[in-house]
Amino acid sequence: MAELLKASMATEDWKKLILKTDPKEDWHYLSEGNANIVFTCRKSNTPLAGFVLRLSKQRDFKQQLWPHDLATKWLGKEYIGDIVYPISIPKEFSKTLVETWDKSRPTHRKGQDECETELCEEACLMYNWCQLPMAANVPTKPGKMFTWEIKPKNLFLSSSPFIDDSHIRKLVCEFSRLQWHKHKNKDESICKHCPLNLLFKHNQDKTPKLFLSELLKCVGKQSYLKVFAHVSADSSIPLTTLCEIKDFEHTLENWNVLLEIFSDILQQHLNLFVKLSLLQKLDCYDIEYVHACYRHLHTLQHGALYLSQISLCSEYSSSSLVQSDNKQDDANDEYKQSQTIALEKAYKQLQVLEHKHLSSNSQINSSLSNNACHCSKVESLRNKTVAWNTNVRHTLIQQSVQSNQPSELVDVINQYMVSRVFRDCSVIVTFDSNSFVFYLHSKCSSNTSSFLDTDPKSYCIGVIDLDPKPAQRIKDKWIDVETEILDHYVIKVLGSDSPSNK
Ligand SMILES: O=P(O)(O)O[C@@H]1[C@@H](OP(=O)(O)O)[C@H](OP(=O)(O)O)[C@H](O)[C@H](OP(=O)(O)O)[C@H]1OP(=O)(O)O
Ligand SMILES: Nc1ncnc2c1ncn2[C@@H]1O[C@H](COP(=O)(O)OP(=O)(O)OP(=O)(O)O)[C@@H](O)[C@H]1O
Repeated sequence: MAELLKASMATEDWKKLILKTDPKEDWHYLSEGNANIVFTCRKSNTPLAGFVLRLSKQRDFKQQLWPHDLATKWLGKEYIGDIVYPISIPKEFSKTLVETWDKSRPTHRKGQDECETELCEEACLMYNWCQLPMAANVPTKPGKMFTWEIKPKNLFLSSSPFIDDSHIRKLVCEFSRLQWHKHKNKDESICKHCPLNLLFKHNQDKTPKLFLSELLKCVGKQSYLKVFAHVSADSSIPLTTLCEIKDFEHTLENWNVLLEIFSDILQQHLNLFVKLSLLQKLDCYDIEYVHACYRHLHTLQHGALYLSQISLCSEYSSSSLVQSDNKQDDANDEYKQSQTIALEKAYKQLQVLEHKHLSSNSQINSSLSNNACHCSKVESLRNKTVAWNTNVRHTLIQQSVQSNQPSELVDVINQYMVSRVFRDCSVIVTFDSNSFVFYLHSKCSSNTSSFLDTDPKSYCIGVIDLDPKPAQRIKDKWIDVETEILDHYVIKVLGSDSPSNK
């Protein structure tokens, strides 16, 4: 019944359904990041149970759905799920919701601002990956269900033609470099494992399990891995709520078995990670070149117009370039059209990348192994004087930027912006550990890996957090971070002089 209702419901009906609930009683705080707070509905027998309510902390935020659409087209709907947007939620409702759960919120996620509880009025409902597909609206058994979440950041090495092959950016993945940069003063939480290893299938040393056990050391300190247990909130009610576990090695019985299950599920879906890595590889030219394109567009006579075609850009969205209402509508149409074009172009580029990938090697894994990251062999790079000629690189970049048409520069920036979305997304898995007991017992004696294929009801896997980033971050954050990383990494980790002086 709930499923039927769902299919035919308009955004306004969803809103009515939300407003019929009691913000103090009917919702449960699930989790949050920098930009969004997420709640699940505690009521069963409502279509809301199939979704999470995601409230944006940016007050004037307008969700752009094209990264979501691109992901659906490229990865498949089964990994992305439905979204209902925009749903306008009265400020009072979301304020009560957030205040009710104030104690559950981590301090570092709360804003400094007194008015932080005033969230953006446009909220969205997203497919709830904390439930099994067949179990929507059916209470789950506490103690046996778990939701694990992993951020597969930076699954690629730079391939920019402007960077020498011996450059650190082509040898050591950005994940490792970023770790050293962000956690340089608190070494205990550095994760010394490379996410690229998630892409290897056959090499026993590089299974997801190894990657996960490294990530586990950072649980609670970093947000690359989250684990939630489905617990019973009240023994008289057959409903479960989710409880994030920070120290699960000590809290959970059989955590080793759970790790095994999660790692086996990831192993079954390595192709999802390969596809995500290609989305991330849309960063074909690296931040230095993208920053140069962005700066160059600013200097052009009609620069603002070109910049407004960056479909993830808020600084220059078309609406800010026109005055009258009619023109505003035209501009919005143009903006939407530029998003569609950007999506098509990104999709075509993905097909080219995939073809390159597959044609160079029939085996995706062997092609990746040629491209392996050197982060675990930092010792061998230490004290090697690598003559990266920064001046030559900058000259080449400037020449290329000036010889390209503005529309080509817009395409480069657009694709970079998409790659940033997928470099920051998360893969979320919910499983019923009961269903895996037989599988784990018999794993050693026979080849039962097909169990995961034949019984998909025992787990689900999806991709979340596909919000676009504002293009201003190119100049306000990413270029500076990269420069700092290079200097820090080279001096502190490799122990040689900063190559940026060479
Ligand atoms: O800068 P990074 O690579 O550390 O990524 C930020 C993430 O840090 P992480 O390293 O994953 O812990 C950061 O994640 P956390 O808040 O640390 O969980 C955000 O995802 C941030 O994006 P936004 O500001 O929410 O749009 C992310 O910022 P963007 O770089 O994607 O803009
Ligand atoms: N569709 C979903 N189903 C289940 N849980 C979800 C869903 N979307 C988000 N969550 C939970 O809420 C948390 C915060 O959501 P999300 O990552 O989208 O926030 P964010 O502010 O955009 O994060 P970041 O700081 O990484 O940008 C997630 O880490 C996840 O635990």
